[in-house]
Amino acid sequence: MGYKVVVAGATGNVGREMLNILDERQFPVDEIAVLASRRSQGTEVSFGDKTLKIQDIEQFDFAGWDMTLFAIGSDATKKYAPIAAKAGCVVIDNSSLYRYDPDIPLIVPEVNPEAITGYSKKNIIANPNCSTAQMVVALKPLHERARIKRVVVSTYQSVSGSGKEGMDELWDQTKGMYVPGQEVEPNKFQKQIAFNVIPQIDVFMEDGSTKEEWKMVVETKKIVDPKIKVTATCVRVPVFVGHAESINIEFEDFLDEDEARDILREAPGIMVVDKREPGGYTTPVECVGDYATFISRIRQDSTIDNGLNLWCVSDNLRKGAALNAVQIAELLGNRVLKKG
Ligand SMILES: NC(=O)C1=CN([C@@H]2O[C@H](COP(=O)(O)OP(=O)(O)OC[C@H]3O[C@@H](n4cnc5c(N)ncnc54)[C@H](OP(=O)(O)O)[C@@H]3O)[C@@H](O)[C@H]2O)C=CC1
Ligand SMILES: N[C@@H](CC(=O)OP(=O)(O)O)C(=O)O
Repeated sequence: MGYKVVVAGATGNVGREMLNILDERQFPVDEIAVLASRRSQGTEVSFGDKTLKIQDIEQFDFAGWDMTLFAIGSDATKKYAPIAAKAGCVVIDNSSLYRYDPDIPLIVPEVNPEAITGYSKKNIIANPNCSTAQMVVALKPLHERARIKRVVVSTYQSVSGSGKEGMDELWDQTKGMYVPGQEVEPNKFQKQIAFNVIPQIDVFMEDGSTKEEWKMVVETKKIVDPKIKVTATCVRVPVFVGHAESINIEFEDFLDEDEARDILREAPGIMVVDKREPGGYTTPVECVGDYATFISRIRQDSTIDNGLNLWCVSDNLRKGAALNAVQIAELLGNRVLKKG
């Protein structure tokens, strides 16, 4: 016996990846429904070798469905997630709407699977921000060994983090650079994204940081340890898929780079690629379609007593969103609903 599963936002980048990953990982699905807005009603999406027809979320009755994976943005989530949760269908939400609610668990299964028990307070589970997800997979095993005091992270985030429109803007602007008369003005992004980098993701906060940076700080505390201090600079780069991060970590105890490499090699969800030779590291284009968080360039930071630097790359649509959501669904199934 399997589950009755709903995917909301199934026409989007994340929703389509959710369907691919549910199929790839042979999640025990008895029945599946795919939802999006009314404008997509009747359009078709693939699920393994099947073709499914999109239903209008507005008209959908969530009663009798076990779980629903949401990737429709915060505004639509605010409207529909409470309806699903109230109907007894557990919501696994990709938006930032519920992440900071103390009564809603925020889960990265490799890091804090035990938090799953908190789902029943509201029947909702939150999936973290894409940049947070890959970073905490790397931080957790190192924290267990040497206690992290402070993290300085700079991100290099692909345009797929801002949905289909972001990918189209990079594509069209890039083409427009070569075809006279086809220049494309910034629309989704604040400035030109083709052949450029933009140090702003999401809106500005009062202290001068952006909301994306704030999310990395607050979410790391909720998922790993409230004592960890994080300072982040989040940057959009002209890459289609795959987020990269340069991470500097200060520990309470000394941690040798070789031991850190060994710890990371053994840690769940991580692939270490760290050869000190040209090309002996992972770049975003190489992580696309993969489940792993890739760690490279592990080295001592000799400017402080207990410091390490590393380079972290992962597919933001997978570990940063759809894969993590499916892993949460697996956790919910294995530890709570126990039907599969
Ligand atoms: N965990 C994370 O870090 C990440 C989270 N996300 C979350 O997932 C969401 C979707 O991202 P992504 O797939 O990249 O975005 P896309 O723009 O590619 O897709 C958006 C999806 O949301 C649907 N949608 C939009 N508005 C509504 C509505 N009012 N009612 C029903 N469905 C609606 C769209 O349906 P239609 O085609 O009908 O318009 C489409 O399926 C993001 O907004 C974000 O909240 C995304 C990336 C990473
Ligand atoms: N903000 C991320 C993607 C995203 O949707 O994040 P969030 O779920 O925190 O809004 C990016 O642009 O790369």
